[in-house]
Amino acid sequence: MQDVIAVDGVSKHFSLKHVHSLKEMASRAVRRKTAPRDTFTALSDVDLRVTEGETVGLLGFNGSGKSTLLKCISGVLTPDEGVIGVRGRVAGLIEVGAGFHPDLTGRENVYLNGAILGMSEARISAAFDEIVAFSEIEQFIDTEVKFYSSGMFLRLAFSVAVHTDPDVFLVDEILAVGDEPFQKKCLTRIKQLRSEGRTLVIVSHDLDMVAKLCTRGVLLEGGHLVMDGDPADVVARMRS
Ligand SMILES: Nc1ncnc2c1ncn2[C@@H]1O[C@H](COP(=O)(O)OP(=O)(O)OP(=O)(O)O)[C@@H](O)[C@H]1O
Repeated sequence: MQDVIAVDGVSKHFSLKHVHSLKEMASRAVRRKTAPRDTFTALSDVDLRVTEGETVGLLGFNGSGKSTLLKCISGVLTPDEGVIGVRGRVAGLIEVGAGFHPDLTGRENVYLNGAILGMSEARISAAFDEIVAFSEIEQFIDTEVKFYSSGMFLRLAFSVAVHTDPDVFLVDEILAVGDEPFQKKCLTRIKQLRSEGRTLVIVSHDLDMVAKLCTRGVLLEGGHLVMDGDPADVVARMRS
């Protein structure tokens, strides 16, 4: 089996902004000094290899760097140090509403989002009815998505993403905004992708779900990868 995701020595830093008073800003301007900026390291020298067909659960407490790592793998963020290689078609469900234009209708956004994820217009048209049926928002498909609830966004985004036939599927916590029946439907679809041998990386705080669904658990703490192994062991460490 070959590696489909290779993360080598990846670090990501963010600069933290501070609000300053007008007096401070004026004084700095007179002294021709720029405001000091703190940098924060969200990911620190992370190495991770994911093999074709693995279902990896990315775990960690709030702020440990899970979403940042997923965004780096999907290409939404660029690492400051290190390199990332991904083989095959990648579909990511990372932020609700990302890749959607608020002023366009659901229908138009299916085409926009499908194109962003690499589908041709003909393929989107062929899959359109199935995409809408899976999302169960037929009634609102010609409504501008700025009027959608976060659950409706998720429904359409998940549906488009799974219909792109991805080799690598990245899913962040966003499933949490779906109602229970839709979450179950998404999980069934995720299991189907897994049984087809697709590679999955899932970020979730639902530890029981991760322990059941994933073949491997990876734990981040303060931007460091601190454990990589059996998901049940990683979950046990988080709970200890
Ligand atoms: N654009 C940004 N600018 C500044 N700091 C950021 C930015 N994006 C993320 N961070 C910081 O990086 C750290 C890691 O964030 P990240 O979203 O990756 O954590 P997470 O493990 O996914 O957390 P959660 O479980 O709460 O979703 C956090 O402290 C966050 O505030």
